[in-house]
Amino acid sequence: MEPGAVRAMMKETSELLETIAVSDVFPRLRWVDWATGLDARIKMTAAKLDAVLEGALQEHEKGGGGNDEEADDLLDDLLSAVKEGGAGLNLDRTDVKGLILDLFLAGTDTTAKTMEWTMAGLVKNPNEMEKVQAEVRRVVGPHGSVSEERLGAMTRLQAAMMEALRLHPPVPMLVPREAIRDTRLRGYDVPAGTRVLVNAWAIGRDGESWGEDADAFRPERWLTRGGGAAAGYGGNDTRFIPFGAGRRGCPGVGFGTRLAELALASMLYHFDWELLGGQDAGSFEFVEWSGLSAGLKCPLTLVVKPFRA
Ligand code: HEM
Repeated sequence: MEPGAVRAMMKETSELLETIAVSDVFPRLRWVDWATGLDARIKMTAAKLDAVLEGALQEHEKGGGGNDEEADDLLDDLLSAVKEGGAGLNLDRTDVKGLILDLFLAGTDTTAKTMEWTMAGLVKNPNEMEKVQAEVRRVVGPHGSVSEERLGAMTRLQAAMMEALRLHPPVPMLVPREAIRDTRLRGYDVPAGTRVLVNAWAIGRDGESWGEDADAFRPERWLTRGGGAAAGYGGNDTRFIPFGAGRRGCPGVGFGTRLAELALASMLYHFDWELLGGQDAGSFEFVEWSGLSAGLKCPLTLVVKPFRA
């Protein structure tokens, strides 16, 4: 699969997902989406998506997935599950396309934004950056390389990432829910069938839950006295739900957080980072931008210097 094709596919699909359809807000005005051409655009993008995914499937089926020398990848495994069944799976090619699309749409931008906001928080707070880098370099040792097994000991890094996710959850409004029965919540009546949006962004900045400095990037708040990160991502603490909660909570939480921690730890171990042109970190403002996943208005551009122990 051409990298350019995947990027174009992601861009078009993200743009569509960010578009507010009139029928989403006023279901009876379904015809407006047809009249404005939105329906046609959706159909066209779906056909393009299918063509890119079909191409990837065929390449792998022919054994030309570009990694003949390497071990099978996820797509190879899914395709053999289609062919051979097993493990109680009853997958067809359409299921495989859906799964791959899910991974791309739900897993790439969100993980990248998590890393970007963590780096932004650390660059803007050089003291925190120093502490996290000291920890990563101590855990890895002078001439090592970062590995997954060592991440558990990097509690300051975990705390910095949690703090970034508290302040800038990449999916700020989670996935919409629908009330399945008439409900009364904190004095509000929510009739059955109402679409309910949960604002994880606002919950993460609520002064009652997080104190007066709720808007400040302060990773310390996640560290217990023993030095470990105090809360998990499971959604049990309803003040912190960047991965949602309950049955429809993010199934990629373990994979996404490990991946982001691993990449961040490597970046922080091997390099030192600062703002362009010696800009003052304290007065530098990072502005949020809405989108399919909430990121920085201007991409984070940093100067990188190799670190030698
Ligand atoms: C740090 C990165 C990530 C963040 C912040 C994130 C966040 C979220 C959130 C907030 C939801 C909605 C949960 C809810 O409404 O309760 C969600 C759903 C989902 N996520 Fe993630 N996610 C991340 C990474 C991933 C990865 C790496 C994958 C796949 C490998 C993934 C796959 C999914 C899927 C498939 C859903 C839909 C689940 C459903 O509707 O049942 N996510 N994610």
